[in-house]
Amino acid sequence: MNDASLRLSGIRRTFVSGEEKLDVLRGVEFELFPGEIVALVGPSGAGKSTLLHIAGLLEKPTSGEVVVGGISAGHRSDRERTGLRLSHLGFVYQFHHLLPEFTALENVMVPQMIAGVPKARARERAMFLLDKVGLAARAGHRPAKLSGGEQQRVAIVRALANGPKVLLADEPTGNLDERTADLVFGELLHLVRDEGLSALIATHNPALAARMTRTVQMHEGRLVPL
Ligand SMILES: Nc1ncnc2c1ncn2[C@@H]1O[C@H](COP(=O)(O)OP(=O)(O)OP(=O)(O)O)[C@@H](O)[C@H]1O
Repeated sequence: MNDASLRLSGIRRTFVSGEEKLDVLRGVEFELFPGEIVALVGPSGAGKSTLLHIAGLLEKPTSGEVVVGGISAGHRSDRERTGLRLSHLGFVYQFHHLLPEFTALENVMVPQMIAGVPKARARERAMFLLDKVGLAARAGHRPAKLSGGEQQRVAIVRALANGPKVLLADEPTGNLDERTADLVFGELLHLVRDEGLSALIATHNPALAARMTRTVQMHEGRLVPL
């Protein structure tokens, strides 16, 4: 039996533009087990974001299989993939992508309401999570009134709002100064452990990679242990 939270097998991704063919991913094999927090490293342009988008069911691979929580995402309709993403996966980007016209609280409620969670329960869960990152008192503020670190904290708890099994993050603190990045990253790790998730996190920062369970590196289109 394979109880991986996320399994990628034989993942290939080729981008074609005109005569040009770019083989970015050339047969990625990867398993993420419950409780693991794995750093994804590699030079710029190596394919980390491409891989995270494929693992997050935001893009389809040219070939290969993505299995999330034991459910294979191949041959599923867009609707089914969206359902699987909403229930199993959380995504954090380098830039917060919060909805500017909504408050912090509403930003954390939105994905829950899309998933059909009743409003009162969505509000309660959002407040619980905002409180965990010290933002309960700022719940009514719009993103523009929050600092960069606070905005990113809201983006992180928004990704956790639906209780995903796996968190995928692409340079989640890459846009913050070193000290704030360090603090926010510590809170992210704490939340991931507290919520019992596993995570795959792309980073260029070796100090952050060292705080995770293990590191994998993109090398010539494949993942190798580091
Ligand atoms: N939609 C696309 N069409 C064509 N080429 C693409 C597309 N998306 C990504 N690429 C190319 O694929 C390669 C990998 O890009 P990707 O963003 O995955 O790298 P990365 O490792 O995340 O880089 P960085 O660390 O700079 O964020 C790059 O050469 C990029 O130009």
